[in-house]
Amino acid sequence: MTQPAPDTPATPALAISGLAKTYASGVVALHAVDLTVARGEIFALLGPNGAGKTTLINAVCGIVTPSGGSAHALGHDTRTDYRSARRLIGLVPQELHTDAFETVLATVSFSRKLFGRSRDDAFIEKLLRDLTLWDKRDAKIMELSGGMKRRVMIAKALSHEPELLFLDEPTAGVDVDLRRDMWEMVRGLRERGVTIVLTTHYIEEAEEMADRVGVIAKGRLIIVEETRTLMKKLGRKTLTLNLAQPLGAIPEALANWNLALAGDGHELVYEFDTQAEATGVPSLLRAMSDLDIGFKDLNTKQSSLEDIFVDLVHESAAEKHP
Ligand SMILES: Nc1ncnc2c1ncn2[C@@H]1O[C@H](COP(=O)(O)OP(=O)(O)OP(=O)(O)O)[C@@H](O)[C@H]1O
Repeated sequence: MTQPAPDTPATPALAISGLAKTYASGVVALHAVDLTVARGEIFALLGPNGAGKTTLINAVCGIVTPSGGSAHALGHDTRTDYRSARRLIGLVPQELHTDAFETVLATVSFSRKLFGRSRDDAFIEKLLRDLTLWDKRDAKIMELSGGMKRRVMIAKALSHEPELLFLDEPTAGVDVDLRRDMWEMVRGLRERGVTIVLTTHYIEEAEEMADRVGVIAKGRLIIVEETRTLMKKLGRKTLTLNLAQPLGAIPEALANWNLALAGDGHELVYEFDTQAEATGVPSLLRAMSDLDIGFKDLNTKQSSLEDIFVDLVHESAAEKHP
């Protein structure tokens, strides 16, 4: 892929092309992933356990060596121009690993230096205050609670004022306060034009924060959509009616509704969009009553993230092998 010159406004924050990773064990964690994230965007990578989210982030940040393809951070090749790329990147990893014997202030100040930034005590103080770590600045990392350690990881990732921030499952296992602070921080960073790529299992998080969502499954980026569009898909519900008498086929008069028969004709299944102005449920029930189709019971089910994944995986498989 041809890259615009580094650090011009046209340069995407992140440009990934054919990025692949096969671990030594033979596990193919990433199959030639392509992805471009614009500057200032908040992009959520959504996917089930083991989908390849962490591998993708780690391959961009130089923690995992890709087996193929390339990644550019603000125009800098993350392999051939690693140092320039890495100093523009902040990473809050999923696992906490930081020097247990160092103090909070020392470890965060050191991180800034590590990425070539000149000392700025006022900046570090503000950062620690924003993350409610200032009172703990002289505490050793090992003396901190899990939540505080996570705050330290965030402070470290932001210490060198990165332009592209990766948050790997930022809210997994954190308390309500930290979750709220985290989102406030993300909003603040966005206002300053920082690009954010985060991974999550929670669709609500993506919905609230992200401009676009990428769904990753089995190492393939199977869909990249504006969050609004994906939420529309998520807004589907199914109504299942247990019929009094089985039907052999869907009557012609009900052709306007998106219906399917299940359970040997004993169940009529209607899939509808909960976000549409009219769901079509009352009119369907009226039409059934006109046709004398009775039902014994009914239930509704909201499509879950799991269903969406399954649907998307099937759709993408069908596109490839029609
Ligand atoms: N160091 C490793 N060696 C071998 N296989 C690995 C290694 N790290 C990850 N994997 C495998 O690669 C695949 C992708 O893992 P990855 O951690 O990237 O997924 P993930 O989407 O981040 O999952 P989670 O949501 O559980 O964090 C999985 O099958 C995992 O077992």
